[in-house]
Order: sequence, then structure tokens, then C-alpha cells
Amino acid sequence: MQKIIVPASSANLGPGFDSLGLAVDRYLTLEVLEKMPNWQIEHDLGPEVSHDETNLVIKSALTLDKDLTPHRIKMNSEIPLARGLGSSSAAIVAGLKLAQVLSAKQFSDQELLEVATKLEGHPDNVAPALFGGLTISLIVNERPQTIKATFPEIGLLAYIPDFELETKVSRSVLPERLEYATAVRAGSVGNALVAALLTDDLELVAELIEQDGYHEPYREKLVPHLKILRELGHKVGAKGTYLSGAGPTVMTLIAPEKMASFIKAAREHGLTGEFTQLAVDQKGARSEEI
Ligand SMILES: Nc1ncnc2c1ncn2[C@@H]1O[C@H](COP(=O)(O)OP(=O)(O)O)[C@@H](O)[C@H]1O
Ligand SMILES: N[C@@H](CCOP(=O)(O)O)C(=O)O
Repeated sequence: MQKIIVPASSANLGPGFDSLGLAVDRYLTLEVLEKMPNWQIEHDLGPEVSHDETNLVIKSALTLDKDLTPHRIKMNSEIPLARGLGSSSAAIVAGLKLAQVLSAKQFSDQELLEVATKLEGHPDNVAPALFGGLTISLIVNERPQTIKATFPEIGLLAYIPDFELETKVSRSVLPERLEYATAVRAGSVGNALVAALLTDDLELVAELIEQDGYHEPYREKLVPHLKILRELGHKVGAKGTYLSGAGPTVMTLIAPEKMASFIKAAREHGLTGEFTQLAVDQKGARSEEI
């Protein structure tokens, strides 16, 4: 039997809006079971996620190859829905991997990236879900491209609030236009953040990852805990806090030995969501025979 494994992802990393993404070790898995007259996908993700060919996983698979033979699929996901950890991208990438497993045709990594980006609308989550690690992605000449890089050695602590925030809702508060000077500054901060990440300059990362000008200022009202966690991070010497994807999850780069005091302080400020330590997934989406 084939098993497909796809990591969660944390996008933007502050000023890398719609471009930077990091694969993390929470997983969506698919088990490919017997052939069926119609597609059937078993899961316990709740009533809003369908069990037939309308499911995002199956729709994505059929986008790559519309002639796939229907199967029974068992899906398990550790990635919470609509929390800013790339659940929809993981579902899309899982569908593309499913098509790769079941189809007689061959698909290149570039084809997978192109179809996944088209389905998700931006490449920052699908690229790390596909390839693992830190990815720097863009769409140029209408083609998505991505560069895989290594992430500095630093702990990752996610705060996952106990409410959902759909990406489309969180994108609806963004402005249609930015003033020229604001855009220039936001671009230069993003460029310098990438340089700081690639040169392991954690002090500069800590400063720049909190200097986004593209999305966090507009989303702050939807995620009031971002400011609280950022300020607590400064007190305990964290290496930066950013809104993971479209939120509401907030990610803090912080040494593991500082996590307990950070969490204690956050609880004292009334934050009741889940704290979870994450690690970078280096492998990205994979399929294996079990
Ligand atoms: N495993 C899955 N199977 C099918 N659909 C999924 C799955 N995971 C997520 N989705 C769809 O994606 C939506 C969440 O997407 P989105 O708002 O972009 O949040 P996220 O930040 O988690 O990607 C869910 O409401 C659901 O419709
Ligand atoms: N760049 C996107 C990222 C959305 O990530 P998700 O994990 O919330 O789906 C955005 O910020 O809108």
C-alpha cells in the first residue's frame, strides 16, 4: 500500500509575504486503499470537508490527471484547518502526490509547483510542502519558481489560537495599493531578512522579521495576540515573532530553554490556545510503500 506524507508550512515569515515559507513537522497523510466505482476519502476533519470527488485532495489530483481511477483513501491530518499552518496547501500537494502515485504519466517537480500554485493562488506554502525546508518563491513571467535554502538553528514555537481564520477572510483586510515609499521599504526589509536568514545572522533576523510592511499591520486587528507575544518575546530574548501565514497562528523563533518562561508569561496574559514546539521538515512531500 502507498502512503503519502505532506508537511505543514508556515508562510511569510514577516516581510516575505506570498514568498517565504517553512515546512514544519506536522503532517497530513494519505493511505491509498482499494479501487472503487467512485472516489471515497475517509477522515475526521469535520462536516465542512467532503468525502467524495469534491474534496480538495481529490480535486487537486484530478487537476493533474482527470483520468485517474477512483480509489478509497484514508486521510489523517495533524494540521489544524484555517489556522495559518498551510492545511489547504498540504491538501493540494497531497492530491498532486496521489495523482503521481496513481497515474501512468510522469510529472516533473516544476509541473507540480505550477499546478499547486495555481490551485492555492500563491506559492509560499505549496513550495515548502512540496520540497521541505525554507523556500523563497516567486511568480515570474507567469511561472512560479522556488529556491530551497537552509533555516538557521533556532527553536520554533507556534501559538495556535482556539479559533479559525480563513485565509480569504484574512486577505480581505489587505489594501489594494501601497504607497510607493512604503512598498520600497517593505521590499528592502524582505531582501535583508533573506540575507540574514542565509547568513545565520539571528540578531538581524530577530529585528527584521518583525518589520513587515505588507500584511501584518493590516491584520493586527484580527490577531490581537500577535502584539502580546511579540512584546513577551522581547522580554525573554526571543529571535523574533511573526504571523504564520494568514494567521491566527503566531510563530516565535526562540531557544528551547526559553520556551517554558515564554509560555508561562503568555498564560498570565490570558492566552488560552495551544503552544507547540515545531521543527523544520527537510524532506517535503513524499510517498512510500508500506
Ligand atoms: N485535508 C483537507 N482536505 C480537504 N480540504 C481541506 C483540507 N485541509 C484544508 N482544507 C480546506 O482548506 C480550508 C482552509 O484553508 P485556509 O483558509 O487557506 O487555511 P490554512 O491556513 O489552514 O491553509 C479548509 O476550510 C478546507 O476547506
Ligand atoms: N501569503 C499567504 C499565506 C497564507 O497561508 P495560510 O497558511 O494561512 O494559508 C497570506 O498571508 O495570505
